[in-house]
Amino acid sequence: MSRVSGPWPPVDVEPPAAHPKAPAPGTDLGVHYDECFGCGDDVEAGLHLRSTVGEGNTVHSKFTVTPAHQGAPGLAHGGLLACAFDEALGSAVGNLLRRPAVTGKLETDFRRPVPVGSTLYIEARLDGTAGRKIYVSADGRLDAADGPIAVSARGLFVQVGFEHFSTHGDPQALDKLAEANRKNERTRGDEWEINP
Ligand SMILES: CCCCCCCCCCCCCCCC(=O)SCCNC(=O)CCNC(=O)[C@H](O)C(C)(C)COP(=O)(O)OP(=O)(O)OC[C@H]1O[C@@H](n2cnc3c(N)ncnc32)[C@H](O)[C@@H]1OP(=O)(O)O
Repeated sequence: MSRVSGPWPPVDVEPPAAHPKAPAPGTDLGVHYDECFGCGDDVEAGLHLRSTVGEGNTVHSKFTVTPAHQGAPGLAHGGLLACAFDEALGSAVGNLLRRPAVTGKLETDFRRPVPVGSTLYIEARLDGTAGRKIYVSADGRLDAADGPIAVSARGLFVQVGFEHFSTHGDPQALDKLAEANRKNERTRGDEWEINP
C-alpha cells in the first residue's frame, strides 16, 4: 500500500498569512493550558511538549518519550505520538494565525519506531487556509533537528468561535485559557486576548 494519501492540501487554499501579532521566530511559546495533556506542566504523565516559533510559518516542538508513553516495551505508543503531533500542529495554528480552532482530521504516518528515551524534533508548518479550514503538516525527526524522519502528520483544523470551548467543555474554559495566556504574557510580553 502506498504511503501517499493524495495531494496536500486537498483543496485550493490561500497561502498562510501569519497574524500581524504572531510571535516572532525564536519565541518560546510556553504552555497554553497547565492541564493540557500535550504541553501542561500539571499533567505528570503528559507529553510536556515545548515549542518555539521557527522561520516561515513553522513551529518547532520537542517531545521526549518516557516510560509513561510506552505501547510495546521500550517503544512509544502510536496514539501518544499522534497526540504530540496534534499539539504541535495546533500550536502552529493557534500561535501563528491566532485563530481559535480544533482538530477536524489528523493523519499520521509512522515510519520508524520511536524508543523510550528518544526525543522527537517536530517541525509543524502552515500549508494554507480555505475559509474556516486550516491545513497543516509536520515531520518528526529522531533525536536531532536533522535526524531521520520517524513520524509525519497532516491535519485539518477548523476555526471555531471561542464559545466552542465553554459550551462543549468547561464553562470556565475561557477564564482558564485567559489565565494561561496572562502567564505567557508575563514570560514573553504577549498581548492577545482570549475573552472576546
Ligand atoms: C487565538 C487563540 C488561540 C489560543 C491557543 C494557542 C495555542 C493553542 C495550542 C493548541 C494545541 C492543542 C491542539 C489540540 C487540538 C485538539 O485536540 S481539539 C480536540 C479534538 N477535536 C474536536 O474535538 C473537534 C470536534 N468536532 C467539532 O467540534 C466539529 O465537527 C467541527 C470540527 C468544529 C466542525 O463542525 P462545524 O463547525 O459544524 O463545521 P462543518 O461545517 O462541519 O465543517 C467546516 C468545514 O470543515 C470541513 N470538515 C470538518 N471536519 C472535517 C473532516 N474530518 N474532514 C474533512 N473536512 C472536514 C467541512 O466539510 C466544512 O467544509 P466546507 O463545507 O466549509 O468546505
